[in-house]
Amino acid sequence: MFGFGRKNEFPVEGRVVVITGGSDGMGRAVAANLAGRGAHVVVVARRVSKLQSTVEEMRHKALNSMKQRFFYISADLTDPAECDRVIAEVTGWNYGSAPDIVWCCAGFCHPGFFTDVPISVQRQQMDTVYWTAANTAHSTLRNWLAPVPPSGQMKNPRRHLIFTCSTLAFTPIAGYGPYSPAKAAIRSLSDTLSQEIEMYNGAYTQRHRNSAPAADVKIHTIFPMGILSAGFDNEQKIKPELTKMLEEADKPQTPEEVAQISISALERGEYLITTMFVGNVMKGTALGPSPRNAPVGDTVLSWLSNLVFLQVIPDLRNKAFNWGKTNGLPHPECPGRDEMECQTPQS
Ligand SMILES: NC(=O)C1=CN([C@@H]2O[C@H](COP(=O)(O)OP(=O)(O)OC[C@H]3O[C@@H](n4cnc5c(N)ncnc54)[C@H](OP(=O)(O)O)[C@@H]3O)[C@@H](O)[C@H]2O)C=CC1
Ligand SMILES: CCCCCCCCCCCCCCCC(=O)[C@@H](N)CO
Repeated sequence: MFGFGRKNEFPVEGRVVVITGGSDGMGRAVAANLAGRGAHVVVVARRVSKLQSTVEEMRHKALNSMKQRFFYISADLTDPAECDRVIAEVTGWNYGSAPDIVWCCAGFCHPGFFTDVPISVQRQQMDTVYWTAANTAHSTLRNWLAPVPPSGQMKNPRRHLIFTCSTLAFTPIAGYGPYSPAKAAIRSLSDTLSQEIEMYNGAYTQRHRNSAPAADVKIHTIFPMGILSAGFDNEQKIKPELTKMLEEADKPQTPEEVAQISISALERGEYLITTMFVGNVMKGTALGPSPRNAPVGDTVLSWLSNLVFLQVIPDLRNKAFNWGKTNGLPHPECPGRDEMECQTPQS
């Protein structure tokens, strides 16, 4: 699964995993997959009915239903106090121990052209996409990185914090202005944390001598392409036709495929994780200063991707230009008005 003779860098059996947005789409598929690998799983989202049906599904798919425990917490993670409550409740449920793995999947996309979408909705996108992830990371890391004196240290395996981003953090597509910036911000946070965490991991090696965190921590970020989820169905209803055309190269994957591919990459110990070939090319052109999974492979990928994108970026811009030339403005009856005020159907 993770390569012949190689160590599994992401063992989950018997470990406690928290999945935000775990009641639907990719998060739910991750929950079911990890239940099948023997993890104890807590799913977090707002709607209770979906959380309850996810817990039922995990019970059915559990590797060892006698031993494994499942739990849900209803919370709106745009509120940082709610994230603190989630980590505290999970710790209580787990007999006083913090979770081992926290995977941020919460979020949804509201597509539309920048000037068409009310600025309040764009702020909401930042709240649901960026802040649910940043709040969860903040509560989790404050707990994980709290100093424990040498006498209080116990043997804890490595912990993992996982963000779910989008390949739109690597490549701009017209019509994703309310959403892509929030995902790009998650990527930037992930890169920053992947460096900052090294200080704590360094201190952890001296835990027999000085106060140190209770475990070594690793950060990862997943960059899916389209995912065939309820959230995707909703965004398709309001997505501009131009956006649909520009993302034609994307063949959306099922949540189960995305979960399986992501978990296999975590088992190989990867940091920035893509789920298919086109996504990998998009990553290659935007690798910048992010840590590499494989120095040689990623460098060659970035050279080839940069050649491919010499053609792709002008092509995307030309398509947008020609769309306007052929079809005119999306809302010619009320230019400059937002979609809430102007319900004119698009041509
Ligand atoms: N679908 C796609 O094409 C792509 C999606 N992604 C990203 O992957 C992740 C999963 O997407 P997808 O599978 O479509 O998800 P879905 O839209 O199917 O599910 C979203 C989940 O997030 C929860 N959620 C939303 N807002 C909040 C909140 N404020 N607090 C707590 N939970 C919340 C929802 O539950 P509830 O509403 O009950 O709170 C639900 O469990 C997201 O981060 C998304 O941005 C990335 C690339 C492509
Ligand atoms: C060979 C290389 C060619 C590269 C061409 C570039 C094609 C762009 C495809 C854009 C795909 C966007 C996927 C993410 C969607 C997403 O995050 C939203 N659906 C959110 O829900």
